[in-house]
Amino acid sequence: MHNTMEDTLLQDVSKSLAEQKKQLPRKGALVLEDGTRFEGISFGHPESIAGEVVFCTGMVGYPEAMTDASYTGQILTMTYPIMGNYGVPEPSLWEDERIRVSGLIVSNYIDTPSHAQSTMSLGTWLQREGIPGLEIKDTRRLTQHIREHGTMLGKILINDEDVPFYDPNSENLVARVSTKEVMKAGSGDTTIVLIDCGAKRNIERSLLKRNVQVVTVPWDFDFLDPANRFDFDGILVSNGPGDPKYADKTIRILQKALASKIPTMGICLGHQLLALAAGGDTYKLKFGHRSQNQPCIESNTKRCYITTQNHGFAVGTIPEGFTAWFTNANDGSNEGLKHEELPFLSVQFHPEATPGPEDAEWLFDHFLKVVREEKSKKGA
Ligand SMILES: NC(=O)CC[C@H](N)C(=O)O
Repeated sequence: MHNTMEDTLLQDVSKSLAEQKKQLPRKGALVLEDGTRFEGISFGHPESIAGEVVFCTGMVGYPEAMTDASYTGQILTMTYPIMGNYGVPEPSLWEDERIRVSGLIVSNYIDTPSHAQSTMSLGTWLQREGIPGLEIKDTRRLTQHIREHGTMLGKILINDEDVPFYDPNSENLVARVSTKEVMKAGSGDTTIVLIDCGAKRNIERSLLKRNVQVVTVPWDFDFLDPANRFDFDGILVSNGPGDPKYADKTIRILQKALASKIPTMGICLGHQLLALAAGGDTYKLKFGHRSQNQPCIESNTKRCYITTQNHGFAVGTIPEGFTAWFTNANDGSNEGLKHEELPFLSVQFHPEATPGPEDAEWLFDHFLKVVREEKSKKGA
């Protein structure tokens, strides 16, 4: 059998119709658990998804934020009205090997990026990684709604295909995103164990450029057990997703570290875990802190640092023996802890930045100074 000219013509027409259909903007909607609905246009992967809807007021840094594993299970709303304009840089500049947000909500999506480092458009990236993206225009109304009623569950529906609501704070997300194996990187005069609860890459990069060997371990790897023990000088507990109370195994390992007086620093989730390990408590904030301009006041100098943040929980009860090191100048919530005598310290914000200001990067130097002092005391 051979194709007639008509067959070929018909095939061409239906092929071009299918192509056109693929390129047509797909209808989508964001539906919140209280029934509030925002109509939109899909520019990412065309599949419905559910999660916790949060907002970030950072003006830039969507590639870094989207690859931050602390956003696992969350639908991220970027409030800055233009997104996608500078495209997506190469993977070495991401904070993890893939996109970690469950979905992305923007006001105006720019599909024609312009930047020397751009390798693809934001929409292409979302499509390749299977993550939905929705342009809803009125991100301002959405943000005001969340600020007034608190963070809530929601779902991005593409072409009205329904999915059930999903609460990421109802499971142990740290176990899902943490490394599965022990990894060594760098070399230097000091060895730091990085407990990976979903660590942003710039934490390791920040250590490596300071003459440090980094041993990254899974969230539940008990490196203090004599059977697993190796030589190291200090512990850094990373950021990570979800309710800190699910990371019970990390809390137990930290309790042992505190009892052995090992120099320890916590960042974000790590700060919350250190507080829980030391007998403090955490609670859920109404709508969290997600931006690159959170003002934090240091308790001794009263200096205010402009910091990057991405968290929904906070330390409420300060553990015995610790003092509040930093306080949020906007709402007075705790932003850091310091033990009065022992080498334990932690911050709720991100000294590694990416995205955001590097004002707090000195905290890595401060921690390593503490670690090296303790090491020389031991050697003396
Ligand atoms: N960035 C983080 O480490 C976030 C910590 C925790 N999941 C919270 O939302 O508070």
